[in-house]
Amino acid sequence: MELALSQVNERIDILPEYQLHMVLNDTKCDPGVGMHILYDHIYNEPTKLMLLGAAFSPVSQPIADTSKYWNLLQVSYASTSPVLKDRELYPRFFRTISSDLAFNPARAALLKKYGWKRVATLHQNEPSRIFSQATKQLHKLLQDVGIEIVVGESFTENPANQLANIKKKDARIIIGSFYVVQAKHVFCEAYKQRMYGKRYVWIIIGWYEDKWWETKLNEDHITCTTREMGEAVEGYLATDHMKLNEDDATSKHKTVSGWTAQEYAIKFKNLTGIIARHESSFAYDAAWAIALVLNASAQRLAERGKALENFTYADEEMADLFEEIFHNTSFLGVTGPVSFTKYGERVGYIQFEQLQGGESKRVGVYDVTTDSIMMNRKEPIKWQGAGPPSDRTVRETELKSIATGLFAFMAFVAVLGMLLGIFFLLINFLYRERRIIKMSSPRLNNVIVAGCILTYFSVILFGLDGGLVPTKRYGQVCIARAWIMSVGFTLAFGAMFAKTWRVHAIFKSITPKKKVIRDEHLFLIVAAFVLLDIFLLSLWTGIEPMHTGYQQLENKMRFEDDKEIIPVLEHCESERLSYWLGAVYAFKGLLLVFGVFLAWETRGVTIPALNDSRYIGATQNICFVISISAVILKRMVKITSIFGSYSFLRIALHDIFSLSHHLLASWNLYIPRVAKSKHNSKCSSSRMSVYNVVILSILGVAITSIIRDHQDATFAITAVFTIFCTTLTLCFVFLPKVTKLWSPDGGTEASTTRRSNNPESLSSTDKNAANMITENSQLKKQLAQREQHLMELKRLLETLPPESRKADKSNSQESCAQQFKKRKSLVQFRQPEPSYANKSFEPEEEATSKGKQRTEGSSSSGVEGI
Ligand SMILES: NCCCC(=O)O
Repeated sequence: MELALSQVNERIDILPEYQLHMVLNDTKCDPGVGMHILYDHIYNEPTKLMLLGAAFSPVSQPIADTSKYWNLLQVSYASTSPVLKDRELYPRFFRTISSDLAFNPARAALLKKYGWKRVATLHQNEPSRIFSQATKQLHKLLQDVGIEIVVGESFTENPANQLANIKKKDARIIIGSFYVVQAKHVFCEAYKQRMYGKRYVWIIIGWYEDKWWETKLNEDHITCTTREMGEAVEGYLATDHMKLNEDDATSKHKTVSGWTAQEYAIKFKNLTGIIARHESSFAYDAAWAIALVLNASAQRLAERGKALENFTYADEEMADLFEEIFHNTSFLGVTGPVSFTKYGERVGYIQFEQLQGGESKRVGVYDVTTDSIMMNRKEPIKWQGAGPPSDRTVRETELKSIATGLFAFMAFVAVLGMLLGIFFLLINFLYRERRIIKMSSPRLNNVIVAGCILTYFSVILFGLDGGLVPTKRYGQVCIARAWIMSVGFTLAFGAMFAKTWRVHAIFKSITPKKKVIRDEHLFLIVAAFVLLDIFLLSLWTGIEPMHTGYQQLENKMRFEDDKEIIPVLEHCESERLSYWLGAVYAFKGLLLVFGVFLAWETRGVTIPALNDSRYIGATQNICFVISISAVILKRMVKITSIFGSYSFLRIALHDIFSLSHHLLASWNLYIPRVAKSKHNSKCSSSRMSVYNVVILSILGVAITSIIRDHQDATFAITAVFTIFCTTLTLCFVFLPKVTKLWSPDGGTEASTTRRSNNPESLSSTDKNAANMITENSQLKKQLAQREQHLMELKRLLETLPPESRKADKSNSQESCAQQFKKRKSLVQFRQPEPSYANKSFEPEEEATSKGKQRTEGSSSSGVEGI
């Protein structure tokens, strides 16, 4: 201002007869101080013609509101509050700086340029309403051009909650309007809430002083360090009034002072030592504006016979003249062309600045006449990411598929399993004439193998997910899985069930009148099960076929290149899936429950030709079920807290390991029994398989339903359980036979005795077993009669006098011994009964020990006492 006035006073064409003087005062940005200074001037000589200032809108507003009553014109060089354009309140207020409203079209143009459609606004609540007014108008403008205001927040002191809400609403472009102290609070909070960097764009006001973010931090109670503040503010964009017309074409032109803008900048730098990129340029232009208005007024007043020095605070006419001339004044200032609207507003340029490496760079200029932005090619905007960030979080889904290595390994093991099945089929075929095979219903065993091969194949289907098959084909894979797994299970388990049922039918629930259950009957049972399966699956596939479903794993979301990556799992989906699964599970479940029931019921069957394990296997399995159930329950509780964590995989693997350990323990206990038995079983092996299928099916379904989110773990557990269970079934049924076949007797003993007249060896065995039951029952009756007789004899003995009792004692004991001998010989006589197919059932000692076990363990056994 001093520079401008010194130039004016030197010029002979401007106010030639006057010297312009300025009385400087500091309002200290305090409205009270400002008002005090105003009254000081009014009530003290000399009479002032005009007011120049203030800078701070909260000071300018009350002064402008009061000075109008003393007919004083006021020209501010820095007050940008939109409120000051209210001509009712501030009729004699002018400014050489645009109001903050001028930023709004520029901001809208910037948003349009980068395609940002969602923004948030954050402004400081301030009594002078400087920011609320501008923000209100901005909202309206943005809505008119189709830009969504996601959230509009305001704050007074601490902006933490407002920033949290903006972050929660996923707004990434934030337009901020606040004074510099609050700006420090905002960016400190942005640092704490990580709302800066390449994912965010802050568009704030550019009229803060240089390095504002690192000065007076303690004084302003900022709890961030200079480094943190520097990190948070880096890259912000700002709108500002163009403070020096350096790049415009007119910048080469001489301004009203006779200097170009660049010459002014040099003079200013020489005079003050600082770069003229702040509001001093507007003050320079404001001083020139006042001089020009007074110069024009002096001429107009001369026409009316008046002079400037005639002005009094009561001279409304002269004040009106000043105002009129102000509206008509236009000149080229160092800030660009200067003119005033009917609201006393400066029509000026708006520039975009960006903080690059701690330096504010002018990156573009908004041209209000064309509503366009001219970017600065020399100093373009530098984005912290690959380009302008998105106005919202870009969500991308990532299809999670089973690890190729895991699938390849499981598929390899499944193929090995299928080969094992084929091997057992070959054994069944090649050794079909051997008794050990013939006695074991080989055709039903073939059905078991067929079921097992299908089940192995289903493991491969379970591994075919989005990584290996196109999404549109995934539904077909789902249907194939259901069919193959279901039918395979029914074939294998149905055949085992049927065989167990036959044992039960023979030994548990029939009268001594024996009936013959042939393999054909068992085939019918299996066929009925399979037909029921086909019926259910056909209904499902026909009415509501399975298709691809997707499960978004929100808890595993991660950020990558400014994008939110959400893992997605493909899964099989169907309308009313739970009902269909319920129907299938109910059917299989009933089959499993009955299978277990029959296996348990017949655990005491001790016909060597029919049995080889029972107790130990059954007991082990029950213990196993209980212990594993406990493990699962325990894990279920843990899983809820560790869900989503990779440690789960470790725990799942640990469970698989302990499960395998238990199963191997069971297996180790079965095998010696199987190997010890002289005669392979065709039923007990089925029972063991029944138990294991039940256990592993329940465990498999339970565990995999808990860990559905972990595609690798789910597949691994499904595959391991299926392969393990299927392999166990095959091994239980076939390994003992293979062992026997390749033993020295080759499983051929006594085979020839039954071969010619009864190819259905099981039926003849049934007959033998039935005969044994009848005979055993008769023997027990005889024993009971004799026991009763013995008791009667004892009672008689006790009624005799002591002498005769002593004499008779040896006779009595002899009689008991004789009776026992007779009874024993009767048993020994019965054992080598020629009607038995197998003449070498069990050594006497073993039979006796087994009889003891039976008495303790199962009194209901139909063959107890044999
Ligand atoms: N140019 C900074 C002052 C802003 C205002 O209070 O109007």
